[in-house]
Amino acid sequence: MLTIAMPKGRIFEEALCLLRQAGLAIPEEFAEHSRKLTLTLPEAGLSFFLAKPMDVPTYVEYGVADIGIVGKDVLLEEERDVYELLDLQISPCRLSVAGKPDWKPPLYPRVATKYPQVATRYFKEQGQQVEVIHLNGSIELAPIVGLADRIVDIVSTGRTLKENGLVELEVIATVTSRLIANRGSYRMKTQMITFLCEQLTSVIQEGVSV
Ligand SMILES: Nc1ncnc2c1ncn2[C@@H]1O[C@H](COP(=O)(O)OP(=O)(O)OP(=O)(O)O)[C@@H](O)[C@H]1O
Ligand SMILES: O=P(O)(O)OC[C@H]1O[C@H](OP(=O)(O)OP(=O)(O)O)[C@H](O)[C@@H]1O
Repeated sequence: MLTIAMPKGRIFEEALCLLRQAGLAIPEEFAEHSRKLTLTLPEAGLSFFLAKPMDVPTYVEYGVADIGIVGKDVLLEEERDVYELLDLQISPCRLSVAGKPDWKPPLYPRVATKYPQVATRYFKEQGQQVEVIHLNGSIELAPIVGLADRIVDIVSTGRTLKENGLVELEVIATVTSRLIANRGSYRMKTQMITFLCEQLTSVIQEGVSV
């Protein structure tokens, strides 16, 4: 049995589509709008569950899921002890520093973010002392209302920044979704996992739009 942790939300549909194209017969009942969080397909030797994206690496590190699909942003933030097997090239975006265009931050700026580890590491590498403020969403609000001088957040189309009068200042990392594996599972279920990776690689290389 291979257990797969799927991320709820934005990535889910694209990831599901990719897995189906790679040959996994996942029935329509496994849908995000359903309240059911698990699906087991005994005849296919597959089991799925739906987790919050930030939690996927945790389930995989602890081995309750053999493999999982998650954004690189989450891997950078969580730094879990898992193998990163494949860049699935779906759900592209970037993790960036943004702020008001005309704002000169103080010597010790405040940075609001959903990604405190990424932000702390990034500014440390830049030799810049900052105070990182951890928020859970609507990060763009922080500089507008004066909570922070800068934000570190996901930028995709740039629409949210634009509509809030903010600009992207530096790109910290480009982000796509990744296939990750538990270290023990990868050893014990090498054949199954390698086969899936090969199938996924063919789908990705064929450039099938998902
Ligand atoms: N515009 C975007 N905003 C946020 N995440 C994006 C975007 N585009 C792609 N992604 C990817 O989707 C993942 C987040 O998905 P989603 O927003 O559904 O989860 P979430 O952050 O837990 O959402 P929420 O907490 O708002 O429910 C990110 O980890 C990232 O890899
Ligand atoms: O560049 P864009 O295409 O506008 O996308 C980026 C926005 O999308 C995400 O927010 P989300 O919708 O997940 O809401 P949240 O801020 O509450 O997490 C992200 O945090 C940005 O705010």
